[in-house]
Amino acid sequence: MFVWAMFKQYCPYQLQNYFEKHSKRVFTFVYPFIQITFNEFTGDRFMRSEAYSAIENYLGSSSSMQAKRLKADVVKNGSQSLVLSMDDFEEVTDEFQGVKLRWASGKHISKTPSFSFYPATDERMYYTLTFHKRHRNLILGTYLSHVLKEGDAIKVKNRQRKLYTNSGSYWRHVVFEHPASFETIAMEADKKKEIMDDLITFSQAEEFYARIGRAWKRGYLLYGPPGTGKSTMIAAMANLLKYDIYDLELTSVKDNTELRKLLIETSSRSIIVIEDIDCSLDLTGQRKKKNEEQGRGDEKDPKLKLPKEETDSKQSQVTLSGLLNFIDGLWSACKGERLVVFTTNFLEKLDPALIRKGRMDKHIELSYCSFEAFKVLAKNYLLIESHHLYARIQELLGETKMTPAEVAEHLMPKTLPGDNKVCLEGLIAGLEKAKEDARLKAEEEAREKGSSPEEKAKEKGSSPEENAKDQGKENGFCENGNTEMNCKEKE
Ligand SMILES: Nc1ncnc2c1ncn2[C@@H]1O[C@H](COP(=O)(O)OP(=O)(O)OP(=O)(O)O)[C@@H](O)[C@H]1O
Ligand SMILES: [Mg+2]
Repeated sequence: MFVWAMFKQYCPYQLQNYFEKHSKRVFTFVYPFIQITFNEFTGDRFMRSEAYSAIENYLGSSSSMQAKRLKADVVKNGSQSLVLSMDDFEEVTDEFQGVKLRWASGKHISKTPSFSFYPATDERMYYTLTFHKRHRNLILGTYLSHVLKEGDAIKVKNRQRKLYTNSGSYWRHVVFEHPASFETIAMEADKKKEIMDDLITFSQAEEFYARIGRAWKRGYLLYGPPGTGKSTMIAAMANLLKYDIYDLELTSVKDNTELRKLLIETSSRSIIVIEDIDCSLDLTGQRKKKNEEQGRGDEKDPKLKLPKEETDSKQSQVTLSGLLNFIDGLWSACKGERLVVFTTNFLEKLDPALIRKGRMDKHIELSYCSFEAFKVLAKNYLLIESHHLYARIQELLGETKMTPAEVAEHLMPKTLPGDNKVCLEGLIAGLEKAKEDARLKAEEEAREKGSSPEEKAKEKGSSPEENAKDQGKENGFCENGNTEMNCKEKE
């Protein structure tokens, strides 16, 4: 030490530098290990390094087994769970393909604290990875990408998912804890399976999309009458894939610039939802108000929507072409996967440019309740698979239209514990009333056209009931309550 101090005092500056540089080289030459540092923050002080968080997640389980000092945090993901990571200046070992490695945690503490929005965070954490230099290729190649991938997967599993809504050009979020799942959605089993397979295939197709040079995104258009489960299906999609939801309220977006900002801020592994697209945009980009147009109140989930005044008070200039441009081009530059889901009650009102294949990759019709869908609801609500009243319900569902939301309402127990028979009889009464209403409506329409169903029946030599069925077909519904399109597909 004394010699080095004397040397520093009397030796010229250039010579000191020369010695320092060469002594480091000699040390590196003799020292057989390689060390890599992963800082918590890189460059921008406010952006946490993705690599650092992936490593933190990856080391979670080995930390809890090996480290003597741990840090604990609680993550809410459906239920609360405890996440452990190693404390500062702890060390754990890892093994990969027979090679031993050492991970250590540390922190730099700034001695001259500068101005910060986060006064208590003048510490910068880091991890260092140490391994023998003969394993350089294995570690830098395979091992590190394995760590990042595993870490990301653990993050997805543990993370608290969010439901974002936009207030003008800003997203705000609440924790997303919707209980919907594909299991509880009332729908034909093969159709349900097809949708689930499509979603899972998409979520695993990163390499495929990279190979064909397309952005990793997929568009879904959900259409059908109110109360057929479009919003419920979006929640089930998010739960299946463990994605966040961005519920984009176009009516509160000022112009295309704001829209661009909002879309660019969405994170990967997310579903961007634009509900009632027919009411949000028309061809010229001018706004139509759904309530004015249809003369009905807002039936949407109030949690997902902005207050009415807030949306009404703003004039938006978002255009269809702007929306399409962003959906097509914008995310090509962004990492990660995104689903875009549009919903509408009126497919025929949409601009063909919006729904052409390639833009909306999959069109899903959610329709009136079929007998198969009813059985799913009965299983969910009443915990039964069969009942002697099922035969009558099947018959009525074939003759009249009722949405799954209405059927579910009848199956809701009126007292606790509920009485299944009472619920099913209530549903039968509801279906009979719906059938009668439809018959009266058909009669009235026929009268307006000039001849009554009885007269028509006489002309045809058939009964008024058969005529009512014909009326159903004219309205686009087959005998089993499915839409014409579905029936044709089945044929
Ligand atoms: N297919 C379905 N399976 C299970 N439940 C359903 C289904 N359709 C509707 N429901 C029930 O009805 C309620 C309303 O459904 P939902 O909000 O998903 O309908 P929607 O199609 O989005 O209607 P809208 O067009 O008015 O937005 C839900 O809370 C759900 O409980
Ligand atoms: Mg909805």
